[in-house]
Amino acid sequence: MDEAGLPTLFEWAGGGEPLRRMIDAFYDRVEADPLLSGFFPGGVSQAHRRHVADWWAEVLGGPTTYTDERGGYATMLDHHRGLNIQPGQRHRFASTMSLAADDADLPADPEFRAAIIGYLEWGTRLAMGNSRPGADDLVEQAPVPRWGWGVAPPWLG
Ligand code: HEM
Repeated sequence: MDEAGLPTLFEWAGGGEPLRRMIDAFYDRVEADPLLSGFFPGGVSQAHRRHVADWWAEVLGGPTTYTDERGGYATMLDHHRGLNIQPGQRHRFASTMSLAADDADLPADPEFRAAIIGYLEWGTRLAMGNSRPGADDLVEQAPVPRWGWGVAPPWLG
């Protein structure tokens, strides 16, 4: 538990397996999406899916595999440099993950989904900024973020 007395978002999601299902559903949609598929020529590899699922698990309060084995924030940053993500692509990315959470039967309570969408809105805007060609003002080192429930935690009685 990261927030006093509350399960982490990772625990609430049901652990790593449901998150991997969400990421798989997401990239299946991305591969068929005219706005997003061009980022992944040849399709989205199993390794990429696994790495991004590890990132999400860590952000939501689960195991720190991405930091321990993948190089953490700096590796994630490197992957977005120069991608030149446009606003319409950012929006499609975020809204597609919301659909993928439905595909994967993640908990659908408003509190959990609001927390996920909050992270997506934040993360995709950072990714878009980090992807500007030639950007020389990026935050180069930071911890992998840990996201929480924010202002709307679950009502546990
Ligand atoms: C919440 C927002 C986002 C998160 C959490 C995220 C997460 C990640 C992570 C962790 C990686 C590296 C995987 C590895 O270690 O192998 C990655 C790579 C990548 N991301 Fe994102 N990303 C986000 C937003 C975006 C957006 C908005 C786009 C494009 C529309 C995008 C496109 C890509 C691409 C193309 C790669 C692979 C680049 C390469 O292999 O060279 N990401 N992402």
